[in-house]
Amino acid sequence: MAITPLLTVADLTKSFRVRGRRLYAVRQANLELGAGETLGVVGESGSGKSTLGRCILRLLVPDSGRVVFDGTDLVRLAKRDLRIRRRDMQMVFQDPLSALNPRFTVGRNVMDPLIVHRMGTRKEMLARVEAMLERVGLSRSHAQAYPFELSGGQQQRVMIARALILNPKLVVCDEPLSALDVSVQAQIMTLLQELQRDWGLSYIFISHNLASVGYMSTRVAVMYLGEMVERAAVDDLFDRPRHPYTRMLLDSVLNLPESAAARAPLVTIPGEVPSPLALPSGCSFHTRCPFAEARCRLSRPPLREVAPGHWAACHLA
Ligand SMILES: Nc1ncnc2c1ncn2[C@@H]1O[C@H](COP(=O)(O)OP(=O)(O)OP(=O)(O)O)[C@@H](O)[C@H]1O
Repeated sequence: MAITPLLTVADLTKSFRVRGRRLYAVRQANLELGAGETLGVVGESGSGKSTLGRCILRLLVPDSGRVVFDGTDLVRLAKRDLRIRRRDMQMVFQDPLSALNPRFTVGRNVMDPLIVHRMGTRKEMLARVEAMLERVGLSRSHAQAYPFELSGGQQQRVMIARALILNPKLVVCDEPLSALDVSVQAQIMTLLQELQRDWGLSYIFISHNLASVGYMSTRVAVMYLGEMVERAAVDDLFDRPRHPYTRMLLDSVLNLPESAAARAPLVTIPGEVPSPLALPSGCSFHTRCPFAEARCRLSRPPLREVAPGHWAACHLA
């Protein structure tokens, strides 16, 4: 019997109006996420990862497509009902300091979602906040501190505590490590994994760091110019990449000395990313692809299943 996924994204497209033209940030994205699973989303800067994450949480309204979360299509949900569903879906941002309110103490920042959703008396809320601070590796006394008084790693722990205080089912982690030192990155990854194991959380883990995506994810989706070009189980994708773009991304990291690869392998490959305002014809990767043929310039390859559970959008896959 097929298990119903917690999240299904179908044909999701989001564009912005930029200087009188349409910029397609995400084009017809599809994905599924099961309970307790982590889907890594990787790609170069500007490939549409954050826009996809924000559309999933309906912080942005997509142009078209469906985001079915726990049986409900969020795209069509009225604002009032959306507010209730939001309890189950949270986001951890790249820069905790700008996501937290600097005028509030850590305790008040973590308590904020409880206040918004009227979850008990002040005393009950404070008890929950203190227990959560301890759960994420801080102490109760951190509740009285202000965010700027904490280290980067501690601030990210506060952000995680705030995201988890309402017991969500899904957490979108948008570059949660990129502002942190390598040793602290490892601690935060371990914490996220422990919390996932204990509470059965599902993560969408957005990063341009292939090493951390490989470490955190069950499955991985690779994005290029707003398009999902490959999706597969993590080992399958790393061992047998089918899309030339994924192959080049992996090569670019493998060619770095190990220390540099661990630090922040901002995935980049040779050649310039075309402007999203003037997308190439056919396959959008053909301008940088060493294997491009005539048909790659003419027709856009659909994302198709090239091996069981392994999808790639390439004529040559
Ligand atoms: N509010 C907006 N208005 C106009 N264009 C936008 C807006 N948000 C994103 N974009 C554009 O959409 C595209 C995708 O951006 P997005 O931030 O989703 O990519 P990303 O992969 O998360 O990149 P990064 O890793 O740099 O955050 C980019 O070309 C970006 O400039």
